Amino acid sequence: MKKFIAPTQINGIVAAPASKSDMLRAAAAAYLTGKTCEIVHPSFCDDAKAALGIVSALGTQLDLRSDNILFSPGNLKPEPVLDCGESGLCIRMFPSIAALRPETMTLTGRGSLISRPLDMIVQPLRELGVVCQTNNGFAPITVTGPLQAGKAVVDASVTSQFLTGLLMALPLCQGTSEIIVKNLKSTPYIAMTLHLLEQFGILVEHEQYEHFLIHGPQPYHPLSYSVEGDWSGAAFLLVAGAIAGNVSVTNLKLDSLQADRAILDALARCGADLTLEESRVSAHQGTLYGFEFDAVDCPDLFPPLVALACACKGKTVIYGAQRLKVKESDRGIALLTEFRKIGANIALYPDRMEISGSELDGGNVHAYNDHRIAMACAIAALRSRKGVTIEGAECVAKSYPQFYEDLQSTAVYT
Ligand SMILES: O=C(O)C1=C[C@@H](OP(=O)(O)O)[C@@H](O)[C@H](O)C1
Ligand SMILES: C=C(OP(=O)(O)O)C(=O)O
Repeated sequence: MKKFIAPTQINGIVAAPASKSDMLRAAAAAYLTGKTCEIVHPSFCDDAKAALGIVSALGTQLDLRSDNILFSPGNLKPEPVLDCGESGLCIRMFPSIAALRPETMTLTGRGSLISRPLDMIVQPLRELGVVCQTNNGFAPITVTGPLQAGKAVVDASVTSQFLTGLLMALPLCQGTSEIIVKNLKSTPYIAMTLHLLEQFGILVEHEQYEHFLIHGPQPYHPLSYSVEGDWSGAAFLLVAGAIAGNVSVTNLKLDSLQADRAILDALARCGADLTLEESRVSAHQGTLYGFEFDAVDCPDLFPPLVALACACKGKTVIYGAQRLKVKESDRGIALLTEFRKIGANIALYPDRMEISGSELDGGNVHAYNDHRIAMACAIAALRSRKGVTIEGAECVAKSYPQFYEDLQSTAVYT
């Protein structure tokens, strides 16, 4: 699908969509309770649908309604294949969870997921008693449990997502596990996992996110879990407000542990005019200045920050470009190529991106089947001379199916 975003001023109020990261963790946790559980304000983005498909294939009965989902344990045997769609979190979080069962299961995926690395999963799972095989470090990945408590070393330099899965599965094993984590990146995502576990009644001890002690068995307590609003999706809307008008985003937890809440810091650094009220953040257009920002631990902020930097006077440096290679696209290259097409002055280095603010001309871009590239190009279009046509625009459904409608609802036509 091609989508044209016209240059326009915006003014409006948008409710942040449900957080994909929180939703996927909640779906896994609801399954792990083994009891009847509810998720309120769920996400039905593509990655959430993949997670729901997996817990259903693992034997959970789901009662899907528009504003809640009821999970109840089924007595069926799990299906042998778990389809992760294009979700990195699903294919790295669910192997440990699937391996709690003794049956052999294969986790597969599609599109870019096929070329995203899974090699960090194999050795630790083997150390914990699981028979585990990948296709030369890539999908599909096959596991035969049961996972057993023990000691393992996890390399988290490429992704935190496998550690999330391990921390969710090991509390259900008999005995104490010790996990040594090397070179963790995206640390706030692990803080988020630990916070969710606490809400389900599970305590994990750790020292500086390097040494984790997990006592088991600790049962998950069933509850009615409300999914937080998504700071990652909200980041695009707030940048849109800061560069092209006024936007208020509601349904945001101001003390959220989500990594992308750091958009507030980035917006403050460039001098954006922000108002924070209870569960609502407003961004108003004003003069913006180039800034420096370290996105190593919040890599999903790169795309909205590139759009922001284009509207800032002077030079912006965003660190952490090494974290962009194995996302839904090679995001460093995708941002460089597509933003250059619409007139941005942008350079990519191994560890950073540098952008010199300038008026964008607009034109045609490709989304690389990457939701965050599509959303970044859409908000950059608001301040461009001719507007931007995004090819493959439908990929926003991976995390934020209502994105274009929400953005459109704020447009002010003069
Ligand atoms: O745990 C999560 O929900 C996520 C962790 C991050 O991945 P990495 O840990 O691979 O950086 C992030 O980029 C991804 O969008 C979601
Ligand atoms: C990288 C992302 O997700 P995942 O790794 O879960 O596919 C993302 O949502 O930007």
